[in-house]
Amino acid sequence: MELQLPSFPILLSFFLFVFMVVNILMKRAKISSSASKLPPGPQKLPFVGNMHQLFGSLPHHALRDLAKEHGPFMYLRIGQVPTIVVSSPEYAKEVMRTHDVVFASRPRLLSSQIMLYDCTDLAFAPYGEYWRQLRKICMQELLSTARVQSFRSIREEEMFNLVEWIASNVGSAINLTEKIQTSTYGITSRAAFGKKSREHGEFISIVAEAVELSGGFELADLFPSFGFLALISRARPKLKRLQLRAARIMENIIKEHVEDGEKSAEKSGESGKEEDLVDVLLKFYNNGDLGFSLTSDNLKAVIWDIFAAGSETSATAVDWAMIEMIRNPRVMRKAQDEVREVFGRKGSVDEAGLTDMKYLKSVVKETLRLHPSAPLLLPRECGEKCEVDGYEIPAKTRIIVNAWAIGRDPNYWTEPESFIPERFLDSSIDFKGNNFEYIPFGAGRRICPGMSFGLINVELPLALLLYHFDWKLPGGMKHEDLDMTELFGVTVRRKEDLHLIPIAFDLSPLEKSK
Ligand code: HEM
Repeated sequence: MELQLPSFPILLSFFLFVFMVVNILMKRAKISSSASKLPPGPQKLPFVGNMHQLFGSLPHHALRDLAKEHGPFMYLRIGQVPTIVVSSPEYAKEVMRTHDVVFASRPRLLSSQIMLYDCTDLAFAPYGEYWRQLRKICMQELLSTARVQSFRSIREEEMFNLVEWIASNVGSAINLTEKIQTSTYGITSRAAFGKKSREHGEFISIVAEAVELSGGFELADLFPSFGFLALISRARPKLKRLQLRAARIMENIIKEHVEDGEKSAEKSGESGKEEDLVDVLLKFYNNGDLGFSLTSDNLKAVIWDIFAAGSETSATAVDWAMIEMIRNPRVMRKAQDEVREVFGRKGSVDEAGLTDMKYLKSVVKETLRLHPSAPLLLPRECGEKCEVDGYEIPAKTRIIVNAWAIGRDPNYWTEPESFIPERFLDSSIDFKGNNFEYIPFGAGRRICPGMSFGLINVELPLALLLYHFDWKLPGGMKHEDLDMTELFGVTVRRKEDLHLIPIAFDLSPLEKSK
């Protein structure tokens, strides 16, 4: 009997069918064997466009909503990027203390590659020897308590100018957001460069634009294996242009410092002027003697960090504090009473008085709880395969810590959505990264090195604004009408600028200091 072989199309269909079944079975096996190890969460978050379309709302809000469904240690795949979102103090502690070394790196984002000279600043440098050396310089030389103290007269002078300007506008509506920003950038600029650069205004606007482009959810960042996306990204030419403009300004600043240094060397002596941050950095410029040398690109990356991280964060915090106090007149009155009592008793308005202002300090803490300047901190990256709470975290997984959601966790905070500075009055909770329910400056190895510089730049302007003036909203606007919509970037500020009418309370210290 002759055996009849099936025809070619039938054979092909059969093999295809077998291939598909085997494939499906293998995939299921793969998923089930790894799913039991990976934390729970929607396995894939389809990427459909820009960040707002991706999340449907602001990322820190949307990620909190997702975490309510999937838990505080949630696994997402955003585009191609495996991502863990941490939304509870317990898991924050796992990531930033127990396994801090493993999670101490940063992902290489398109914006930091372009703006920060291939991530050679401090904030986006990968964890390793270069970062360690730079961090040491920052902690010991650039942002030490003594250095921050040495800029006291700069702060007081800039603040005096701000108050004087407001005093000349009492009774009229002013854009307080803008003025606070200019003054804060003024302080950082003078501390970093010795003076405001000629292009001060331009530098501020470059930073503001770059911050908006640096949210970390750029298409190219979410599909890293498609290298061409980085080349065709719409953000790329914008970032390139910003980088060139910023480079020109920073090169001028460096050049002036080098020339000044040469002139004072020629006179073989001290220049007599207070050392600024660029002077300190220049000691490491192409200088092997100190065991660590910085190129001119490295210098620019670090200068950018200080100027951007140092100003935007503090200015945003002052803005949120003023908005919350306008919305909560009881808090505003109590803070004013304290500030007026302390400064009134001292007979002058100065930085030393701030230590006595317990309530004002609680206002600042409460502001940073509800409005951490960087609600998702800065992204981290898992350096090597690691196990957390029985879950396996593969190397290169991106870690997002939702500090904003943690600061509003009802398991830790009563009335978490309300602005109640009193909660900090008799509490030992501080900013230093030991209380994982409160991490506006982050925690662990990557904790913000500019904390004391930042805090003084928030407390001093607030004390002065509250001491010298009463404040009201323009055009009969009620505080309930204030639009609290946020604008997302590396830092999150309010979408609308704050316009207020200052009413003079006591301007006599201004007269005395003239
Ligand atoms: C209210 C003011 C400030 C707030 C709320 C703030 C917040 C933060 C946060 C959340 C981080 C990320 C921490 C982490 O990943 O765990 C950070 C890092 C950083 N901050 Fe600040 N910051 C402030 C002021 C400053 C100032 C004044 C400077 C410098 C002049 C500064 C320089 C930096 C740098 C360089 C990093 C990166 C550190 C690293 O990766 O090693 N910050 N900051």
